[in-house]
Amino acid sequence: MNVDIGNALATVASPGVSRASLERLDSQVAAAHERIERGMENREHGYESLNLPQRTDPDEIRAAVEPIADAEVLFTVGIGGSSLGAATITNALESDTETVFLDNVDPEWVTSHLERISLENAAINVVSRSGTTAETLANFLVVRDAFESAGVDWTERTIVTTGEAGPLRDLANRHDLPSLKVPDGVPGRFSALSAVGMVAAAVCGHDLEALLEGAAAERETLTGSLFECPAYAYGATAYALDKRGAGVNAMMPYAESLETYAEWFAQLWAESLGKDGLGQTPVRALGVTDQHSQLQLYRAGPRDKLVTFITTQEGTDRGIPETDVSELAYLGDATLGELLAAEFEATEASLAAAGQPNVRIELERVDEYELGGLLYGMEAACVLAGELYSVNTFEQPAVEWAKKATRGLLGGGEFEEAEAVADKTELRVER
Ligand SMILES: O=P(O)(O)OC[C@H]1O[C@H](O)[C@H](O)[C@@H](O)[C@@H]1O
Repeated sequence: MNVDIGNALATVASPGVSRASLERLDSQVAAAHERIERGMENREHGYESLNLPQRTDPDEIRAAVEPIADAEVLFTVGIGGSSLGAATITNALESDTETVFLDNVDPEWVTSHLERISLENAAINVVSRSGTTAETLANFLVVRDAFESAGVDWTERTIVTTGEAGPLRDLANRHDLPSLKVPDGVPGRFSALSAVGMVAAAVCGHDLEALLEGAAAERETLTGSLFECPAYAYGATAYALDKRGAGVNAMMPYAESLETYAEWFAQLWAESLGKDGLGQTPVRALGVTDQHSQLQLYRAGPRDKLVTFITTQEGTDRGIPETDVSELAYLGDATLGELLAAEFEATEASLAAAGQPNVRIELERVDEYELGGLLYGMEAACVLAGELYSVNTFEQPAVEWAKKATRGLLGGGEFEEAEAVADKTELRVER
Protein backbone atom coordinates (compact mmCIF):
# COMPACT_ATOMS: atom_id res chain seq x y z
CA MET A 1 0.00 0.00 0.00
CA ASN A 2 1.02 3.61 -0.49
CA VAL A 3 0.04 6.34 1.89
CA ASP A 4 -0.38 9.99 0.90
CA ILE A 5 -0.47 12.27 3.94
CA GLY A 6 -0.35 15.51 1.95
CA ASN A 7 -3.78 16.71 2.99
CA ALA A 8 -3.08 15.98 6.62
CA LEU A 9 -0.21 18.48 6.66
CA ALA A 10 -1.05 21.92 7.97
CA THR A 11 -1.22 23.69 4.66
CA VAL A 12 -4.72 25.00 5.08
CA ALA A 13 -5.83 25.17 8.70
CA SER A 14 -5.65 23.43 12.04
CA PRO A 15 -5.74 20.69 13.21
CA GLY A 16 -3.38 19.57 10.43
CA VAL A 17 0.16 18.54 11.30
CA SER A 18 3.11 20.48 9.95
CA ARG A 19 6.02 18.90 8.16
CA ALA A 20 8.29 20.27 10.90
CA SER A 21 6.27 18.55 13.60
CA LEU A 22 6.37 15.29 11.62
CA GLU A 23 10.14 15.61 11.42
CA ARG A 24 10.28 15.92 15.20
CA LEU A 25 7.92 12.96 15.51
CA ASP A 26 10.25 10.92 13.32
CA SER A 27 12.75 10.47 16.16
CA GLN A 28 9.95 9.01 18.31
CA VAL A 29 9.11 6.72 15.40
CA ALA A 30 12.73 5.54 15.26
CA ALA A 31 12.67 4.67 18.97
CA ALA A 32 9.29 2.96 18.62
CA HIS A 33 10.57 0.98 15.65
CA GLU A 34 13.50 -0.33 17.71
CA ARG A 35 11.04 -1.50 20.36
CA ILE A 36 8.86 -3.16 17.71
CA GLU A 37 11.81 -4.91 16.08
CA ARG A 38 12.98 -6.17 19.46
CA GLY A 39 9.48 -7.44 20.26
CA MET A 40 9.32 -9.22 16.92
CA GLU A 41 12.76 -10.76 17.34
CA ASN A 42 11.95 -12.03 20.84
CA ARG A 43 8.51 -13.18 19.72
CA GLU A 44 6.86 -11.16 22.49
CA HIS A 45 3.11 -11.21 22.94
CA GLY A 46 1.46 -9.05 20.31
CA TYR A 47 4.65 -8.12 18.46
CA GLU A 48 4.74 -11.72 17.25
CA SER A 49 1.72 -10.85 15.06
CA LEU A 50 4.02 -8.90 12.77
CA ASN A 51 5.98 -12.13 12.13
CA LEU A 52 2.94 -13.92 10.67
CA PRO A 53 3.96 -13.47 7.01
CA GLN A 54 6.95 -15.73 7.78
CA ARG A 55 5.24 -18.05 10.27
CA THR A 56 1.89 -18.93 8.69
CA ASP A 57 1.97 -22.17 6.73
CA PRO A 58 -0.58 -22.14 3.85
CA ASP A 59 -0.08 -25.88 3.21
CA GLU A 60 -1.09 -26.71 6.76
CA ILE A 61 -4.26 -24.61 6.42
CA ARG A 62 -5.17 -26.13 3.05
CA ALA A 63 -4.62 -29.67 4.39
CA ALA A 64 -6.83 -28.98 7.42
CA VAL A 65 -9.74 -27.64 5.33
CA GLU A 66 -9.54 -30.54 2.85
CA PRO A 67 -12.56 -32.43 4.32
CA ILE A 68 -14.83 -29.38 3.88
CA ALA A 69 -13.25 -27.80 0.79
CA ASP A 70 -16.29 -28.80 -1.29
CA ALA A 71 -18.67 -26.66 0.82
CA GLU A 72 -21.01 -24.47 -1.18
CA VAL A 73 -21.74 -22.42 1.93
CA LEU A 74 -19.33 -21.86 4.81
CA PHE A 75 -20.62 -20.72 8.20
CA THR A 76 -17.86 -19.00 10.13
CA VAL A 77 -18.85 -18.93 13.77
CA GLY A 78 -16.71 -16.45 15.69
CA ILE A 79 -16.76 -12.84 16.82
CA GLY A 80 -14.45 -9.82 16.84
CA GLY A 81 -10.91 -10.83 15.96
CA SER A 82 -12.11 -14.36 15.31
CA SER A 83 -14.40 -13.20 12.53
CA LEU A 84 -13.57 -9.80 11.07
CA GLY A 85 -10.22 -10.71 9.45
CA ALA A 86 -11.74 -13.69 7.63
CA ALA A 87 -14.78 -11.61 6.67
CA THR A 88 -12.58 -8.81 5.34
CA ILE A 89 -10.71 -11.21 3.06
CA THR A 90 -13.63 -13.25 1.79
CA ASN A 91 -15.98 -10.29 1.37
CA ALA A 92 -13.35 -8.47 -0.67
CA LEU A 93 -12.69 -11.32 -3.12
CA GLU A 94 -14.87 -13.25 -5.55
CA SER A 95 -15.59 -16.93 -4.85
CA ASP A 96 -18.15 -19.58 -5.74
CA THR A 97 -18.40 -20.46 -2.05
CA GLU A 98 -20.89 -18.38 -0.12
CA THR A 99 -19.69 -17.22 3.29
CA VAL A 100 -21.92 -16.51 6.27
CA PHE A 101 -20.39 -14.94 9.39
CA LEU A 102 -22.34 -15.72 12.53
CA ASP A 103 -21.06 -13.31 15.15
CA ASN A 104 -24.26 -11.79 16.44
CA VAL A 105 -26.56 -13.96 18.55
CA ASP A 106 -29.74 -12.23 17.41
CA PRO A 107 -32.00 -15.31 17.21
CA GLU A 108 -34.09 -13.98 14.33
CA TRP A 109 -31.03 -13.34 12.19
CA VAL A 110 -29.33 -16.66 13.04
CA THR A 111 -32.54 -18.55 12.33
CA SER A 112 -33.08 -16.80 9.00
CA HIS A 113 -29.65 -18.01 7.80
CA LEU A 114 -30.18 -21.56 9.02
CA GLU A 115 -33.58 -21.76 7.35
CA ARG A 116 -32.45 -20.21 4.07
CA ILE A 117 -29.40 -22.38 3.47
CA SER A 118 -29.39 -26.01 2.44
CA LEU A 119 -27.20 -27.51 5.15
CA GLU A 120 -26.29 -30.67 3.17
CA ASN A 121 -23.87 -28.58 1.15
CA ALA A 122 -22.63 -26.41 3.98
CA ALA A 123 -19.77 -26.58 6.48
CA ILE A 124 -18.84 -24.96 9.80
CA ASN A 125 -15.69 -23.02 10.61
CA VAL A 126 -15.71 -22.31 14.33
CA VAL A 127 -13.09 -19.91 15.60
CA SER A 128 -12.32 -18.68 19.10
CA ARG A 129 -8.88 -17.89 20.44
CA SER A 130 -9.93 -18.34 24.07
CA GLY A 131 -12.43 -21.08 23.30
CA THR A 132 -14.72 -19.55 25.92
CA THR A 133 -16.60 -16.72 24.19
CA ALA A 134 -20.30 -17.14 24.99
CA GLU A 135 -21.65 -15.84 21.67
CA THR A 136 -19.43 -18.12 19.61
CA LEU A 137 -20.07 -21.23 21.65
CA ALA A 138 -23.82 -20.61 21.77
CA ASN A 139 -24.02 -20.04 18.02
CA PHE A 140 -21.91 -23.13 17.40
CA LEU A 141 -24.24 -25.28 19.52
CA VAL A 142 -27.22 -23.87 17.61
CA VAL A 143 -25.62 -24.45 14.19
CA ARG A 144 -24.47 -27.99 14.89
CA ASP A 145 -27.93 -28.79 16.23
CA ALA A 146 -29.43 -27.45 12.98
CA PHE A 147 -27.02 -29.67 11.00
CA GLU A 148 -28.08 -32.70 13.07
CA SER A 149 -31.75 -31.88 12.52
CA ALA A 150 -31.11 -31.71 8.78
CA GLY A 151 -29.54 -35.18 8.93
CA VAL A 152 -26.00 -33.91 8.35
CA ASP A 153 -23.18 -35.32 10.50
CA TRP A 154 -21.69 -32.05 11.80
CA THR A 155 -18.52 -33.84 12.95
CA GLU A 156 -17.72 -34.50 9.28
CA ARG A 157 -18.40 -30.88 8.32
CA THR A 158 -16.67 -28.83 11.05
CA ILE A 159 -13.21 -27.34 11.41
CA VAL A 160 -12.05 -25.69 14.62
CA THR A 161 -9.46 -22.98 15.13
CA THR A 162 -8.68 -22.24 18.78
CA GLY A 163 -5.93 -22.01 21.38
CA GLU A 164 -3.87 -24.84 22.82
CA ALA A 165 -6.36 -25.48 25.63
CA GLY A 166 -9.92 -24.56 26.56
CA PRO A 167 -13.47 -25.82 26.10
CA LEU A 168 -13.42 -25.57 22.31
CA ARG A 169 -10.10 -27.44 22.11
CA ASP A 170 -11.59 -30.16 24.36
CA LEU A 171 -14.61 -30.38 22.09
CA ALA A 172 -12.43 -30.70 18.99
CA ASN A 173 -10.42 -33.46 20.64
CA ARG A 174 -13.50 -35.31 21.86
CA HIS A 175 -15.03 -35.41 18.38
CA ASP A 176 -11.74 -35.80 16.56
CA LEU A 177 -12.40 -32.69 14.46
CA PRO A 178 -9.82 -31.23 12.12
CA SER A 179 -8.33 -28.30 13.99
CA LEU A 180 -5.77 -25.56 13.77
CA LYS A 181 -4.11 -23.56 16.49
CA VAL A 182 -4.27 -19.82 17.01
CA PRO A 183 -0.56 -18.97 17.06
CA ASP A 184 0.94 -18.03 20.42
CA GLY A 185 1.53 -14.34 20.95
CA VAL A 186 -1.09 -13.26 18.40
CA PRO A 187 -4.16 -11.42 19.79
CA GLY A 188 -7.40 -12.01 17.88
CA ARG A 189 -7.55 -8.63 16.16
CA PHE A 190 -4.01 -9.17 14.83
CA SER A 191 -4.67 -12.71 13.60
CA ALA A 192 -6.16 -12.16 10.13
CA LEU A 193 -3.01 -13.53 8.50
CA SER A 194 -3.00 -16.74 10.55
CA ALA A 195 -5.36 -19.73 10.40
CA VAL A 196 -7.93 -17.51 12.16
CA GLY A 197 -8.43 -15.38 9.07
CA MET A 198 -7.24 -17.80 6.43
CA VAL A 199 -9.31 -20.95 6.92
CA ALA A 200 -12.33 -19.27 5.32
CA ALA A 201 -10.08 -17.87 2.58
CA ALA A 202 -8.74 -21.40 1.89
CA VAL A 203 -12.24 -22.90 1.64
CA CYS A 204 -13.13 -20.09 -0.79
CA GLY A 205 -10.12 -21.03 -2.92
CA HIS A 206 -8.21 -17.76 -2.44
CA ASP A 207 -4.48 -17.51 -2.96
CA LEU A 208 -3.03 -17.79 0.56
CA GLU A 209 0.54 -17.41 -0.64
CA ALA A 210 -0.29 -14.10 -2.30
CA LEU A 211 -1.93 -12.81 0.89
CA LEU A 212 1.24 -13.60 2.82
CA GLU A 213 3.53 -12.25 0.09
CA GLY A 214 1.66 -8.93 0.14
CA ALA A 215 2.06 -8.79 3.90
CA ALA A 216 5.75 -9.75 3.67
CA ALA A 217 6.37 -6.94 1.19
CA GLU A 218 4.84 -4.49 3.67
CA ARG A 219 6.99 -5.93 6.43
CA GLU A 220 10.07 -5.08 4.33
CA THR A 221 9.10 -1.39 4.47
CA LEU A 222 9.23 -1.25 8.29
CA THR A 223 12.27 0.94 8.75
CA GLY A 224 12.96 3.49 11.45
CA SER A 225 11.48 6.43 9.54
CA LEU A 226 7.93 7.47 8.81
CA PHE A 227 9.15 9.11 5.63
CA GLU A 228 10.16 5.72 4.24
CA CYS A 229 7.44 3.46 5.60
CA PRO A 230 3.78 3.89 4.55
CA ALA A 231 2.48 2.02 7.60
CA TYR A 232 4.45 4.19 10.02
CA ALA A 233 3.53 7.33 8.08
CA TYR A 234 -0.12 6.45 8.64
CA GLY A 235 0.24 5.47 12.32
CA ALA A 236 2.33 8.52 13.19
CA THR A 237 0.05 10.94 11.32
CA ALA A 238 -3.09 9.53 12.94
CA TYR A 239 -1.43 9.83 16.37
CA ALA A 240 -0.18 13.37 15.70
CA LEU A 241 -3.59 14.49 14.48
CA ASP A 242 -5.30 12.96 17.51
CA LYS A 243 -2.94 14.98 19.72
CA ARG A 244 -4.17 18.08 17.84
CA GLY A 245 -7.80 17.27 18.45
CA ALA A 246 -8.71 14.83 15.68
CA GLY A 247 -10.06 12.27 18.10
CA VAL A 248 -12.17 10.59 15.40
CA ASN A 249 -10.82 8.55 12.51
CA ALA A 250 -13.30 7.82 9.72
CA MET A 251 -12.16 4.90 7.58
CA MET A 252 -13.71 5.36 4.14
CA PRO A 253 -12.78 2.89 1.39
CA TYR A 254 -13.90 3.72 -2.13
CA ALA A 255 -14.52 0.08 -3.05
CA GLU A 256 -17.68 -1.66 -1.94
CA SER A 257 -15.65 -4.86 -1.55
CA LEU A 258 -13.63 -3.23 1.25
CA GLU A 259 -16.61 -2.29 3.39
CA THR A 260 -15.78 -5.01 5.91
CA TYR A 261 -12.19 -3.74 6.11
CA ALA A 262 -13.56 -0.64 7.86
CA GLU A 263 -15.20 -2.94 10.43
CA TRP A 264 -11.96 -4.85 10.96
CA PHE A 265 -10.09 -1.54 11.29
CA ALA A 266 -12.61 -0.32 13.86
CA GLN A 267 -11.86 -3.22 16.20
CA LEU A 268 -8.11 -2.98 15.63
CA TRP A 269 -7.98 0.75 16.36
CA ALA A 270 -10.54 0.82 19.18
CA GLU A 271 -9.40 -2.19 21.23
CA SER A 272 -5.70 -1.58 20.71
CA LEU A 273 -5.49 2.14 21.40
CA GLY A 274 -8.57 2.92 23.51
CA LYS A 275 -7.13 2.79 27.00
CA ASP A 276 -5.79 4.99 29.81
CA GLY A 277 -8.11 7.78 28.64
CA LEU A 278 -6.38 7.79 25.23
CA GLY A 279 -7.25 6.57 21.74
CA GLN A 280 -8.92 7.72 18.56
CA THR A 281 -12.52 6.73 17.87
CA PRO A 282 -12.86 4.78 14.62
CA VAL A 283 -15.86 5.43 12.41
CA ARG A 284 -16.91 3.11 9.60
CA ALA A 285 -17.75 4.81 6.33
CA LEU A 286 -17.97 3.89 2.66
CA GLY A 287 -17.40 5.99 -0.45
CA VAL A 288 -19.52 7.07 -2.27
CA THR A 289 -22.44 6.03 -0.06
CA ASP A 290 -21.37 8.15 2.91
CA GLN A 291 -20.75 11.21 0.79
CA HIS A 292 -24.53 11.40 0.82
CA SER A 293 -24.82 10.59 4.47
CA GLN A 294 -21.86 11.70 6.63
CA LEU A 295 -19.83 14.11 4.47
CA GLN A 296 -21.75 17.19 5.63
CA LEU A 297 -20.49 16.52 9.16
CA TYR A 298 -16.95 15.69 8.04
CA ARG A 299 -16.64 18.99 6.18
CA ALA A 300 -18.64 21.38 8.31
CA GLY A 301 -18.94 19.71 11.71
CA PRO A 302 -16.50 19.85 14.62
CA ARG A 303 -12.82 19.89 13.68
CA ASP A 304 -12.17 16.64 15.44
CA LYS A 305 -11.75 14.22 12.54
CA LEU A 306 -9.20 12.52 10.36
CA VAL A 307 -10.76 10.99 7.25
CA THR A 308 -8.86 8.01 5.85
CA PHE A 309 -9.66 7.21 2.23
CA ILE A 310 -8.73 3.98 0.49
CA THR A 311 -8.57 4.11 -3.29
CA THR A 312 -7.90 1.46 -5.91
CA GLN A 313 -6.30 2.10 -9.30
CA GLU A 314 -7.61 -0.88 -11.25
CA GLY A 315 -10.72 -3.02 -11.33
CA THR A 316 -13.73 -3.96 -13.38
CA ASP A 317 -15.27 -0.94 -15.06
CA ARG A 318 -18.56 -0.38 -16.80
CA GLY A 319 -19.63 2.29 -19.26
CA ILE A 320 -22.55 4.55 -18.53
CA PRO A 321 -25.02 4.28 -21.44
CA GLU A 322 -25.78 7.44 -23.37
CA THR A 323 -29.12 9.11 -22.96
CA ASP A 324 -31.11 11.68 -24.88
CA VAL A 325 -31.66 13.76 -21.73
CA SER A 326 -29.33 16.68 -22.42
CA GLU A 327 -28.63 17.48 -18.73
CA LEU A 328 -27.21 13.96 -18.37
CA ALA A 329 -25.07 14.07 -21.50
CA TYR A 330 -21.87 14.48 -19.40
CA LEU A 331 -22.42 11.00 -17.94
CA GLY A 332 -22.60 9.37 -21.37
CA ASP A 333 -18.90 9.95 -22.01
CA ALA A 334 -17.89 8.41 -18.71
CA THR A 335 -17.73 5.03 -16.99
CA LEU A 336 -18.90 4.15 -13.49
CA GLY A 337 -15.21 3.85 -12.54
CA GLU A 338 -14.52 7.36 -13.79
CA LEU A 339 -17.50 8.68 -11.90
CA LEU A 340 -16.30 6.95 -8.73
CA ALA A 341 -12.80 8.41 -9.18
CA ALA A 342 -14.20 11.90 -9.77
CA GLU A 343 -16.41 11.59 -6.69
CA PHE A 344 -13.42 10.61 -4.60
CA GLU A 345 -11.24 13.44 -5.89
CA ALA A 346 -13.99 15.97 -5.34
CA THR A 347 -14.56 14.75 -1.78
CA GLU A 348 -10.87 14.76 -0.95
CA ALA A 349 -10.51 18.28 -2.33
CA SER A 350 -13.62 19.47 -0.55
CA LEU A 351 -12.28 18.32 2.83
CA ALA A 352 -8.83 19.75 2.15
CA ALA A 353 -10.33 23.09 1.11
CA ALA A 354 -12.24 23.19 4.38
CA GLY A 355 -9.04 22.43 6.33
CA GLN A 356 -10.23 18.98 7.39
CA PRO A 357 -7.25 16.62 7.43
CA ASN A 358 -7.42 13.49 5.34
CA VAL A 359 -5.05 10.72 4.33
CA ARG A 360 -5.19 8.58 1.22
CA ILE A 361 -4.20 4.90 1.23
CA GLU A 362 -3.66 3.74 -2.36
CA LEU A 363 -3.99 0.16 -3.57
CA GLU A 364 -3.31 -1.02 -7.09
CA ARG A 365 -6.39 -3.24 -7.05
CA VAL A 366 -8.35 -5.42 -4.64
CA ASP A 367 -6.64 -8.81 -4.77
CA GLU A 368 -4.96 -11.17 -2.30
CA TYR A 369 -1.54 -9.51 -2.55
CA GLU A 370 -2.84 -5.99 -1.96
CA LEU A 371 -5.19 -7.13 0.81
CA GLY A 372 -2.34 -8.89 2.63
CA GLY A 373 -0.39 -5.63 2.51
CA LEU A 374 -3.38 -3.57 3.63
CA LEU A 375 -4.08 -5.79 6.64
CA TYR A 376 -0.45 -6.05 7.66
CA GLY A 377 0.27 -2.37 7.04
CA MET A 378 -2.59 -1.25 9.26
CA GLU A 379 -1.55 -3.66 12.01
CA ALA A 380 1.98 -2.21 11.89
CA ALA A 381 0.52 1.32 11.91
CA CYS A 382 -1.51 0.40 14.97
CA VAL A 383 1.44 -1.15 16.81
CA LEU A 384 3.46 1.99 16.09
CA ALA A 385 0.64 4.25 17.29
CA GLY A 386 0.39 2.15 20.46
CA GLU A 387 4.09 2.79 21.14
CA LEU A 388 3.61 6.53 20.57
CA TYR A 389 0.62 6.62 22.91
CA SER A 390 2.54 4.38 25.38
CA VAL A 391 -0.41 2.06 25.88
CA ASN A 392 -0.48 -1.72 26.00
CA THR A 393 -1.69 -2.27 22.45
CA PHE A 394 -2.30 -5.97 22.86
CA GLU A 395 -4.74 -6.25 25.76
CA GLN A 396 -8.42 -5.29 26.11
CA PRO A 397 -9.28 -5.44 29.83
CA ALA A 398 -12.30 -3.17 29.48
CA VAL A 399 -14.12 -5.72 27.32
CA GLU A 400 -13.76 -8.38 30.00
CA TRP A 401 -16.14 -6.67 32.46
CA ALA A 402 -19.16 -7.03 30.17
CA LYS A 403 -18.14 -10.58 29.22
CA LYS A 404 -18.10 -11.61 32.90
CA ALA A 405 -21.34 -9.73 33.61
CA THR A 406 -23.09 -11.59 30.76
CA ARG A 407 -21.94 -14.91 32.19
CA GLY A 408 -23.08 -13.79 35.65
CA LEU A 409 -26.54 -12.86 34.42
CA LEU A 410 -26.90 -16.32 32.85
CA GLY A 411 -25.80 -17.99 36.08
CA GLY A 412 -22.35 -18.80 34.76
CA GLY A 413 -20.61 -17.74 38.00
CA GLU A 414 -17.83 -15.32 38.79
CA PHE A 415 -20.10 -12.28 38.60
CA GLU A 416 -23.17 -11.67 40.73
CA GLU A 417 -26.32 -10.60 38.91
CA ALA A 418 -26.71 -7.71 41.39
CA GLU A 419 -23.23 -6.51 40.48
CA ALA A 420 -24.00 -6.66 36.75
CA VAL A 421 -26.99 -4.39 37.06
CA ALA A 422 -25.74 -2.29 39.96
CA ASP A 423 -26.25 1.46 39.98
CA LYS A 424 -28.84 1.41 37.24
CA THR A 425 -30.68 4.73 37.29
CA GLU A 426 -34.42 4.18 37.42
CA LEU A 427 -35.77 6.46 34.73
CA ARG A 428 -38.18 5.06 32.24
CA VAL A 429 -40.31 7.01 29.83
CA GLU A 430 -43.27 5.15 28.40
CA ARG A 431 -45.51 5.83 25.48
O1 LIG B 1 -11.44 -15.32 19.83
P1 LIG B 1 -12.23 -15.19 21.07
O2 LIG B 1 -11.45 -15.62 22.29
O3 LIG B 1 -13.54 -15.90 20.98
O4 LIG B 1 -12.53 -13.67 21.30
C1 LIG B 1 -13.34 -12.91 20.44
C2 LIG B 1 -13.30 -11.46 20.85
O5 LIG B 1 -13.69 -11.43 22.22
C3 LIG B 1 -13.57 -10.21 22.95
O6 LIG B 1 -14.66 -9.41 22.75
C4 LIG B 1 -12.29 -9.47 22.72
O7 LIG B 1 -12.42 -8.14 23.17
C5 LIG B 1 -11.90 -9.45 21.28
O8 LIG B 1 -10.60 -8.92 21.17
C6 LIG B 1 -11.92 -10.85 20.70
O9 LIG B 1 -11.52 -10.80 19.36
